[in-house]
Parts: sequence; structure tokens; C-alpha cells
Amino acid sequence: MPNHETIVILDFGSQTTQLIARRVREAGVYCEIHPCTIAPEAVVEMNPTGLILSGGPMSVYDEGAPQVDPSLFEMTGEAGEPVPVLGICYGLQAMATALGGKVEASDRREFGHADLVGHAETPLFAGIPTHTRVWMSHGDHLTKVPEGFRAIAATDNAPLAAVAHESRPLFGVQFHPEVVHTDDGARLLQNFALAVCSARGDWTTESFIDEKIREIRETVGDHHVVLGLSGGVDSSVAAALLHKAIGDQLTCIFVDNGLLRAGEFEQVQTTFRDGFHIDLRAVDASELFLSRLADVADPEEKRKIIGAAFIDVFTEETHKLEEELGHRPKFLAQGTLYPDVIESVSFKGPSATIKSHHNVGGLPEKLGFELLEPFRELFKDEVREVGTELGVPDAIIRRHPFPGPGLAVRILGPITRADADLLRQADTIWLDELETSGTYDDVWQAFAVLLPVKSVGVMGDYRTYEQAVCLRAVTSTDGMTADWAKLPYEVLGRASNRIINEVRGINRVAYDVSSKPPATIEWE
Ligand SMILES: Nc1ncnc2c1ncn2[C@@H]1O[C@H](COP(=O)(O)OP(=O)(O)OP(=O)(O)O)[C@@H](O)[C@H]1O
Ligand SMILES: O=c1[nH]c(=O)c2[nH+]cn([C@@H]3O[C@H](COP(=O)(O)O)[C@@H](O)[C@H]3O)c2[nH]1
Ligand SMILES: NC(=O)CC[C@H](N)C(=O)O
Ligand SMILES: [Mg+2]
Repeated sequence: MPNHETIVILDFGSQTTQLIARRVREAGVYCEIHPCTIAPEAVVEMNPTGLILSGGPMSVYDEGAPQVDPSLFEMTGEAGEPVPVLGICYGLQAMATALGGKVEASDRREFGHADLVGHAETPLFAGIPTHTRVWMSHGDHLTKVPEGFRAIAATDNAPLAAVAHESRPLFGVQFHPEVVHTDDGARLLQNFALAVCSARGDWTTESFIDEKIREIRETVGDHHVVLGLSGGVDSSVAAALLHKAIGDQLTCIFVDNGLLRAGEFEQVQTTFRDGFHIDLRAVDASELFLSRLADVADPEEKRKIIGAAFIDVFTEETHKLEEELGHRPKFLAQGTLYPDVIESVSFKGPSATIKSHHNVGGLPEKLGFELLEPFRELFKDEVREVGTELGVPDAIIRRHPFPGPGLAVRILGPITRADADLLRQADTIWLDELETSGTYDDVWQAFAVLLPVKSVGVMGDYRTYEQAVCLRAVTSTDGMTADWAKLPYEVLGRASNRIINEVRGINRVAYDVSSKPPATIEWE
């Protein structure tokens, strides 16, 4: 239980529940998402500063549709003051149903922009222009407001675009303030958090770091912590934070699995040894990984082999460390982020397994570690802010995500060291071109893929018969969905030109124009 003010968000299955959390945190208030099926007593126990009910795909009047327990509207804070509640779309409809109002299917479903014309003077709408654009996505509407409620804003189509209780701090909006298409949505959620709930708004990067450092020191005591360092954003920032908290009680293990990007093995070591003086064990296990992967073409099999090899390397390094220290390291730190946590607790349930993300997930069980996950509450960009505050170099903070199985998920068919080298060269040129054209930060992730096809080309007067690479660049917010990046032709052209000219063994370059879904970001 965190010791700062918390707004609790109950998730009714909306696609945009995470965005509500983002907006509340941007207002400087900590918040947590819980499934709508959580026991009401558990919510009361969290002692929330405010409660938000999210949207959801169902209709409240459907059989089995999730409802909200009326006792949640009676919660009080320490001084006996009522705990404010904001219902959004389905959340509003569930609130209305629980309090005696009525919800029915509307003849006019509403998707997209609507003009909010006029709103009452309430703290929720403080500072918001009387005429503002909102974003709607609903087929049901309130046909009767519960007793004591009144309309506080309307659109042409929705006379009850927002409602409020006459005397209690209960609010509902039919539109979605959390999406960017609602012009003043962020302000509305900020108003709810700060003006309606009277939260202090003191959830900042600095306060997070101070609080975590205290917590880590308390938990760890004089034990030792091991961290798998990949040089990616999450594990790098975790290393910096832990190092600040417990200094030389931290050992990082960085494994070269033969599938890292060009120069990465050296670069990461330099950054962490010289920049942070962190105890870093860099293990060149490329031979082990590549030999076990020889002749393996099936992507899932590759992932399993890589996962197991990571465990073997970790086991061996931990034994060495134990001998040196004279005692067993007790904790394993991981860069688990909030979206991973939400996915496993979401009302929608965990998503189907499309591919087994390798991670070092099997480690704690096998090696008997306790887990330390300092970023369980954070989103990626919050981790980036923490990293910046801790002095982690910009070159690491800005990095695109890089999967643990590395180039293995980008070499189709069996992997050889020669192919990995070929791909590394093409990948380096591609990222270099994105950097020099100033487009690297506009895309969420970019990389090259080595295809298992050869085709005929002509270079000079010679016939070539060589491999093809496909370039990928996507825009995304969380990797769950993605679109291919509409990069300028000149950037694509220059990258293609350089790859074909500079990388011996590649005579053709393609650009992937598929979105996710139905494709995925990686090829494998
Ligand atoms: N080469 C490696 N050596 C040691 N540990 C690794 C390696 N690759 C991955 N890991 C471990 O697996 C975890 C999960 O990898 P993941 O790619 O999700 O996170 P990351 O690399 O820290 O950040 P990013 O998502 O920005 O790449 C890492 O945090 C790290 O602990
Ligand atoms: O840490 C990781 N371990 C993995 O095993 C793994 N597989 C894919 N990815 C990354 O996840 C995001 C979504 O990828 P896909 O659309 O290909 O599933 C993309 O950002 C991928 O790079 C992984 N990350
Ligand atoms: N976006 C939502 O929360 C939709 C709620 C409900 N299913 C409706 O259509 O009105
Ligand atoms: Mg990574």
C-alpha cells in the first residue's frame, strides 16, 4: 500500500483505461487501476482520495454486465469527508444504474467528435471554455438521472453529456476526457483530481525516487541484489536507481548472447562501469547461445532455447558471485512496468499468447530469488523521466525497445554468426539514417530483418545472387498496437542505397507497410 494519495480507477474493460491513469498522473496524483470485479471492501481499504469508473464495451442493462456496488458512493476520507467519484461513459451509466437512474439503448449512437455547448459552473469544468470539443463513443444513454443529479453539460445529441449530484461530489461524463481528441479532457481530469478530490498533486519524479530509495533500502537490508542488465531503458534505469539506493550491494549481469546490436556489448559496459562505477559482470556467452541455436528455424523453439540459455548463464554467474560474497544474493531486480502488471489484472484478463516473451521470468523460481520490481507502478515514459533525473545518458533513455531474444526474432530461419553479423551491419545503417534525418525519435521502434531468400541483382556488370533485408519502423504508444511509420521516401531511399552498397551479401531492401494487428511488430 503506497503512502501517497491515491486515486483508484475501476476498469470496466475500456480500451482507454490506461489513458485515464496517464492523465491523472500527469496531474501529479498517483493512481492505480483495479478490475471492476474487486470487492468493494478492498477499495475502501485502499483509502482512496477519489474514485474513477472507466468506460467499457458492455451495456449496463445486459445480463451479467458488471455493476458498481452502491456502497462505493458512501466512502469517506479520514476527516469524514465524502470520497468523490467520476464515472466515464460506461462508468457513468453504471453509477446511474446503481443510484436508481435509467440507461437505455439510444436511437442515435455517437462515435467521434461532438461539440459541448455550455456547462454549469462546477469545479469539474473550472477553466474549461464553454464551447469545447469532446470525443464520444457510446450506443447507450441515460434516460433518467438518479435522484439528486442534474445535467451540467450538453451536446446536440446528448442532453446529459455531463451530470453532477446537487450536494455530493459525484460526477459523470458521457464523453471520454482521457483521449487527446477531447480538447480539454486532460484539464477535466486534472480538475477532478486536484479541485474535486483536493489531492496535493505531489506525485513527482523526485518524490518517486526518494520514496523508492527508502523502500529499497528497507527491503534489501544488508543483502545482495542481482540485476540482468540488457542496456535497454528499463533495466538500465533500474540499475541506476538500485545503485543509488544500495551502492555495491548491487551486481549487474550483462549477457552477450551473440544476438545484440553492433557495438552494444562494449557500449553498455563503458556506460555502466565508467559512468556509474557499477559492479558489472559482462559475460560473452555468444558461443553457447549460437551453438544451441544452430539449425533451429522454428521461432518458438528459438525463444525457448534462448530463455533456457539465459537461465544457465545466470545460474553460473550467481554461483560465482555467491562464492565471492560468501553468501547467496537474495534478490533479483527486474524492470517490470505497470502495463505488464495491468495486463495480468485487467478485467479483460490476460491476453492470448501470441508468442512467448522470453524475459528472465523463469529465474526467481529456479534460482530461489525474491523479486525486486521498483517500476511496477510506472509507465515507460515515467521510467525515462526517472532515468534522466538519475543521470542515465540520453543515448540510453531515448533507445527504442529491444527484445531480449534480440536478433533471433529478426533472422528468419536458422541463425548463423555470419547472418547475425550481416544483419547487424544493415541494422546499424538503418538506425544511423534515422538519426541523421532526425526521424529516430518520431518512431517507436525501428530495425532491420534478414529474410531467408536470395534473389538476383546486378552490381556493376556483375550478376549477384544475395540475400534481402526488410526495414521496419513503427509508431506506437505501448507496442500493443502499431502502425508502420510514414517516413519520407528520401530516408528510405538513402538507407536502401547505403545497405546495398555497404553490406556485402545483401542486394535488395524492402520496407514493411503492415500495421499491428494484423501483423506483429517483429518478424519471426
Ligand atoms: N542481454 C541480456 N543480459 C542480461 N539480461 C537481459 C538481457 N536481455 C534482456 N535481459 C533481461 O530481460 C529483461 C526484459 O527485457 P526487456 O527488453 O523487456 O527490457 P529492457 O531491455 O530492460 O528494456 P527495453 O524494453 O527498453 O528494451 C531486462 O530488463 C533484463 O533484465
Ligand atoms: O522483452 C521482450 N522480450 C521478448 O521476448 C519480446 N518479443 C517481442 N518483444 C517486443 O515487444 C513488442 C511487441 O512485439 P510484437 O508485436 O512482435 O509481439 C516489440 O517492441 C518487440 O520488440 C519482446 N520484448
Ligand atoms: N465507451 C463506453 O464506455 C461505452 C459504454 C456502453 N457500452 C455504450 O455503448 O454506451
Ligand atoms: Mg530490451
